[in-house]
Amino acid sequence: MATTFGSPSGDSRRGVASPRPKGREAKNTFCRNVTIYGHCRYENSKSEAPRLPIIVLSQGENAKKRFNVDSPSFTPLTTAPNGAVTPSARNAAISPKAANAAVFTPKSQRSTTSTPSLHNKEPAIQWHAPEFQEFVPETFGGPMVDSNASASYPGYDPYTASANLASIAGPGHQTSAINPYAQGHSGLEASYYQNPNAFQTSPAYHLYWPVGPQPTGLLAYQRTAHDFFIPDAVREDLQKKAEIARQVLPNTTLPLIEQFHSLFCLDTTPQKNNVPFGYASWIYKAISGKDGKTYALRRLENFRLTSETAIRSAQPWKRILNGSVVTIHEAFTTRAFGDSSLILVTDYHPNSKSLADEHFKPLQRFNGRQPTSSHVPEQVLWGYITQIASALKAIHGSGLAARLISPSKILLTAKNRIRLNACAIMDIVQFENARPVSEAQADDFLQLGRLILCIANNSSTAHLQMQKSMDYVTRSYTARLKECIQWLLNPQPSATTPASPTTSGAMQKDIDTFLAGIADQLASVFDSQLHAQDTLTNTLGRELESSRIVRLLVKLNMVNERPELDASQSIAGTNTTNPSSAWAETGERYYLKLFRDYVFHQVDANGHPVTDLAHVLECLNKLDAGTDEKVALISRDEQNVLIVSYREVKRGLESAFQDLVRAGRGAGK
Ligand SMILES: Nc1ncnc2c1ncn2[C@@H]1O[C@H](COP(=O)(O)OP(=O)(O)OP(=O)(O)O)[C@@H](O)[C@H]1O
Repeated sequence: MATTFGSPSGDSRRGVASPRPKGREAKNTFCRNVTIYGHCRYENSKSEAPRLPIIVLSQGENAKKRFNVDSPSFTPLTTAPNGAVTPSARNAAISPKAANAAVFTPKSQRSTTSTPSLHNKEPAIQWHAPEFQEFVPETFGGPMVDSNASASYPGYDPYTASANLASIAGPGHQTSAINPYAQGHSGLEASYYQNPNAFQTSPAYHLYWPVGPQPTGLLAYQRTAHDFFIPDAVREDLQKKAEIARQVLPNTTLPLIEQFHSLFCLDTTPQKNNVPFGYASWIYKAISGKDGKTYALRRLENFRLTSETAIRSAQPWKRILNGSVVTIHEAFTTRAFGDSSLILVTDYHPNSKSLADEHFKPLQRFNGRQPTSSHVPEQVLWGYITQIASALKAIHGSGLAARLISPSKILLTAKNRIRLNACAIMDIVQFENARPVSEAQADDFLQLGRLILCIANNSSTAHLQMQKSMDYVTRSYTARLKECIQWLLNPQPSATTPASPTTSGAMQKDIDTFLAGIADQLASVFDSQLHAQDTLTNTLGRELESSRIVRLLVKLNMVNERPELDASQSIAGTNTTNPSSAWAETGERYYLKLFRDYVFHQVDANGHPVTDLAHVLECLNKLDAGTDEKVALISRDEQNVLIVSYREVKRGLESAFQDLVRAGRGAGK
C-alpha cells in the first residue's frame, strides 16, 4: 500500500484547481491520470500536462506493480509536525493502519494542521474536461425526467362509479369504494390521504416516472432509467392493488364480524338488488384478526337459515383450489348487522371488477379522446372460455356445479384474467329445492355459452335475440368460435347439432368432451401464459438487483455521518476519544463519507448538481462487486484527494457495518 498526499483533484465534474509541480519534480510525480485512465493523456503532448499527485490506498493488481513495500512511500501529512512533507517522511515505512490515520480529516476540522506548503507554492490550474470520448450512453447524459410531472392516461377504474356514494341502506352501512386513482371524489378520500390531489401527481412512488415519448434508436448497450426498474404498467398495477387493499374508512359504523374487522364496502352501487341470489347482497373487504390477511365477505341480507346442513354445503367448495375460481374459506350466519345475514368468506382480489363492468358499461372518453373500439378480440374470448373450462373441470370433477356463470359474478382480477366469484352461494340458498347436479352441470355450459355470446355482442341481453346475436358472431368471428358457442348453447346433444365444440356428431356433453374440443385453444392460451410467466420472472430478476442495491444503501446510510454513538457505546476497534463525532469521520469511515459524496452529491463544472441515475447505479454496483477499479474521492473543501479501489471501499463499509452490529449487540446486553 502506498500513500501519497496531494491536493485538489482533477475531477472534471468538480472542476477544481490542481497543483502543477514543475521540472524534475513534475517528472517524478506519479500522474493521477495513469491511475484513473490507465495512461496519461498528456504523455505525448509537448505542452506541460497537469500531473496530479495522488493518494492511493489500493492493494489491487495495478497497485502492486506500481507500489510495493519497497516503493518510496508517502507519510500522511498530519503525521508531520509542521505539516510539511519531508524526504524522511516520504521514505518511512507504510503502516498497515494507514487507512485509519487521520490523514484525510477535512481541512475544516484540522485547526492546527495547516495546508501543506506545496499547495501554497504551486499555482493552481483549472482541470479541463477530458478530450476523449467517454463511454456515456446518450440517455444518461442529461437529467432523467421531471419527477414532478404528472402522468395521465386512460386506465381501468372500478371505483369511479361509486365515487359519489356516501351511504347506502342497511344499519351502519356505508359504501366507501374510494379509488385513490380516480379523480373528483366526494371528499371521503381526504380523510384517508392527507393530500389526495398530491396523490395523483406525487412522484413519491417512482422517481423516474416516464414523461413524453421514450427515446428511440438507442444502441444495444444504451439504457434508459426505466430499464433498471420493473415496467411501469406492472409497477402501477401492483401499487394500485396495494393501495386499494389497504384502504380503510375512519369512523366506520360497519360492525365487527367474528374475527373480521375494518370492513370496507366494495359495492359500486347503493341499490339493493335481489338478483341473482334472491337476497340483497353486499360485498366487503375485511381483515381477519386471526391471520392478518384480507378477505372478501359476501353478505346476503335477511337470510334465514332453514337447515344447518344447508350451510355445510359450502364445505366441499373449500377444497376447490383452482386459478379460475375465487377461493371460498368459510360460511356462517351473523346478527352483527342487526338482521340475520349469511356471510361467505372468500379470497380478496384488490382492484378487480366484474366482467359486466368491463364489457357492458358505457365506454368513457379519456381526455376528450374517442373511446377505443368495443369489439372484443377473439383471443380474449378464447381466454375466457379456456379459463372457465378449467374452473368447470375442477368443479364438475368434485361433483359440484358452478350454478352461476354470469358477467356480474365473474371477477376480472388482471388483464384477461378471470375467476368465478359466486360459487357455493346457490348451493346454500337453494339447498331446499336444489336441482340435480347433472342438470346444474349441463346448465353451466348453457350459461357459459350465453356469457360468451353476450360479451362477443357487447350486450348483456344479446342472448334474448339469439338469431341476431349469432349473425353478429358469424360476421365478426371465426367459424370455430361460433361452433363452440353453439355447442355450449345447445342443452342436449342431438343428431343435428355438433356434440363437441369443434366436431360434429352426437357425444355426451360433459366437461371432458368440451376440453377435448378446445384442446388447440388450451394449448395456445397455455403458451401465452408461459410467455407471460417468463416475462414476469425476468422482471423479478431485475427487481432482485434493486433489492440488492437497497441493502447496500441501508448499510452505507447506517454508517455515514452516524452521530449518536457516545463513549459508553464505543465502537470496537476504534480508539477515538470522542466517538460521538469522530467515528463516522475517521479512518475508513472517512472515505465512505467521501464515497457517498462522490456517488450522490456530484456537481458539474459549474457547480450544478448532477442527478445522473446511471452514475449512482454504476458506482453502487461496483461497490457491491468490490471491483479493483479506482475512484478519486475529494474532500468537501477540495483540498484532499483520495484514490481508493471499490474493493477497499467495500471492505471499509463491511468493517464499519460490523462495528455497528457489534456495538449494537453490546448495548443490548
Ligand atoms: N372477491 C373479491 N375481491 C375483490 N373485489 C371483489 C370481490 N368480489 C367482488 N368484488 C368487487 O365488488 C364489486 C361488486 O361485486 P358484486 O358481486 O356485488 O357485483 P355487482 O356488480 O354489485 O353485481 P350485482 O348487480 O349483482 O350486485 C365487484 O365489481 C368487484 O369490484
